[in-house]
Amino acid sequence: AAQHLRGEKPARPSDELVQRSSDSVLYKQPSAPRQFNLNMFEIGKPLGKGKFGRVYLAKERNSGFVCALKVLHKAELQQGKVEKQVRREIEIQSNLAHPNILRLYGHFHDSKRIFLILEFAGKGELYKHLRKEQKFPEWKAAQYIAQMAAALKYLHKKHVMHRDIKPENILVGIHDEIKISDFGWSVHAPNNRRNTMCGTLDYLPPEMIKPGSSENYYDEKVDLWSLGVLTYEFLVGEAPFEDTPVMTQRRIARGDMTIPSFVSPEARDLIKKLLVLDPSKRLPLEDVERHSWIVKHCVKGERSYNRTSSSLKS
Ligand SMILES: CCc1cccc(CC)c1NC(=O)n1cc2c(c1)/C(=N\C(=O)c1ccc(N3CCN(C)CC3)cc1)N=N2
Repeated sequence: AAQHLRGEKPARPSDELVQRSSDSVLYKQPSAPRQFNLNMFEIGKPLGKGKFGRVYLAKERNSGFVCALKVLHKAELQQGKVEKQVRREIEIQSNLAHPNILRLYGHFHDSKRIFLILEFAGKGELYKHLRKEQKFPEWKAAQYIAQMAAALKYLHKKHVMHRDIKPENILVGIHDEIKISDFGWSVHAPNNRRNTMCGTLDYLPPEMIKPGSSENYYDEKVDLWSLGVLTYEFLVGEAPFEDTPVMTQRRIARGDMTIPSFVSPEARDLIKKLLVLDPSKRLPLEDVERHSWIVKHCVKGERSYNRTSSSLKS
């Protein structure tokens, strides 16, 4: 499937892609060109596809560096009227470096396509893990939320806000760390994602859906609301205001949600402190990170580190 990209013989199956170097290779070597082109990469298996693009496993030939190559077709971006947004996202993403934000190492284009050189997230889409497991155990949800809070703190410090942090835009690395992989323009094919309407609505805070409030007003406190929605969805398996689009809007505007009794009191406390209608009253990220539910599951002690399901049962 990938060789049509290069119009050449398929890579030999024995060509297993090995990570011989850290991402510093792409930057540190003085001779490393800042200019990339398709011939520099050996294309591996397709990893996924979205409305505006496909992503392939790829290896940078001379360093052996493994990455993910995302291919966007200019014509489709034009049709979708998202080129400017893509340029802005590339500009923002290229300047971010955080373990819980998917790296964009570089980009290049040919006459028809734009190529993004992205960090490879070895465990794929968080959305699929959540659907498969239905919901996450509290210790796993707390670790993921702690990582999201750290990523959001980093983004807010750089005055980047409102990353579209629904599960569809989060990938999982090989050490089970999560990575905001937020290219807002790319909407996945409807069959393997919530359809656009619901997905978008579920995570929007009241200040963005209330009629009359200027839609494009939002400050970084919208992320605190979305973090609350994400916490709820990790623990319950569905979003707190999930309903028909009209009802979802109404329930968000009223903060009308119920937290099932199986959710622990600490987790319930955090959710209620994030899903607050008044943005100024939402729990700041510093307080999220030291919230009792997070500390209980993410304390650096070896107990929570080498936690396995067997020890959980004991
Ligand atoms: C073009 C695709 C797209 C459209 C829209 C939004 C997004 C971001 C989520 C994306 N993906 C994107 O940009 N992506 C950037 C990426 C990326 C996607 C990725 N990995 C994977 O997609 C992936 C999928 C499955 C996988 N396996 C599944 C089966 N398991 C047994 C073994 C592991 C392992 C990795 N690494 N960097």
